[in-house]
Amino acid sequence: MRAEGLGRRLPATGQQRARWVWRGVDLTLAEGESVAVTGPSGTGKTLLLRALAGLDPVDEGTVFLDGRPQAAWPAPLYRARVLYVAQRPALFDGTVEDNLVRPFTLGVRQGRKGRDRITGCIRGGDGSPSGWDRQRAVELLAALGRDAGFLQRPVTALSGGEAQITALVRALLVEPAILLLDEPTAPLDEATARAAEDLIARWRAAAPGRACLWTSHDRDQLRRVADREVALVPAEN
Ligand SMILES: Nc1ncnc2c1ncn2[C@@H]1O[C@H](COP(=O)(O)OP(=O)(O)OP(=O)(O)O)[C@@H](O)[C@H]1O
Repeated sequence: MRAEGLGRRLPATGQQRARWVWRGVDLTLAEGESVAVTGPSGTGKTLLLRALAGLDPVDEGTVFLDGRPQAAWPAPLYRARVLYVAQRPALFDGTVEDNLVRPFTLGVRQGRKGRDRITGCIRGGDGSPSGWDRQRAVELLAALGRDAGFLQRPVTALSGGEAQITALVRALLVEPAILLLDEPTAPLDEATARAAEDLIARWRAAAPGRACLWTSHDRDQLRRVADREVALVPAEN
């Protein structure tokens, strides 16, 4: 993934004039890399990761994936390949399992032999959404200290850490090419955070080319998980 000359401008509000958050951001995430994006609170790390994920607009510049501009990708396909894990997970009402199955009902999955394709909402022989692997979900949850019964928990009754576990497992099940991790372990206790780091490392090692961007205010964590660091510099206004 490559970003060239990215800029994000926030409109004027009652109290504040319109302003650039960042400008002229050039970033390359090579295949297989893990890169830390650093900067003090409010520098715009979240806005940058969301822009790279195609969830937020940019006002200048272009993001390329496999040499192709983001705008030229079908959005669902792009989002299955480049997946953003938010600081505050967005879950919808239902059980943990409902949330984990959801991406597999949206009609996008990765094709074999490196060729992506969009499918309809295919159902497997047992009537389940194609690509949904419940056993794999149970394994990932177990690695984060949760048993299979966790799948039936309503998300409204989850703690912040449990919601983040759900969001992380959901992201890993999709097996994206790129993970954009926005303080992904902030709500987790130390042991679970380390387990999450291990899972992400295993996801990266499981296929060539998988890469990730991390933000975190935990310098020790960034030293453990990132190959290099990119410091985000606020724009002059
Ligand atoms: N939707 C929005 N509308 C207006 N301003 C926003 C919006 N989202 C973020 N901002 C502002 O943009 C700036 C950058 O926010 P962002 O959340 O990207 O920072 P960050 O570097 O991720 O911070 P932190 O390290 O605290 O998570 C902040 O000043 C924030 O108030």
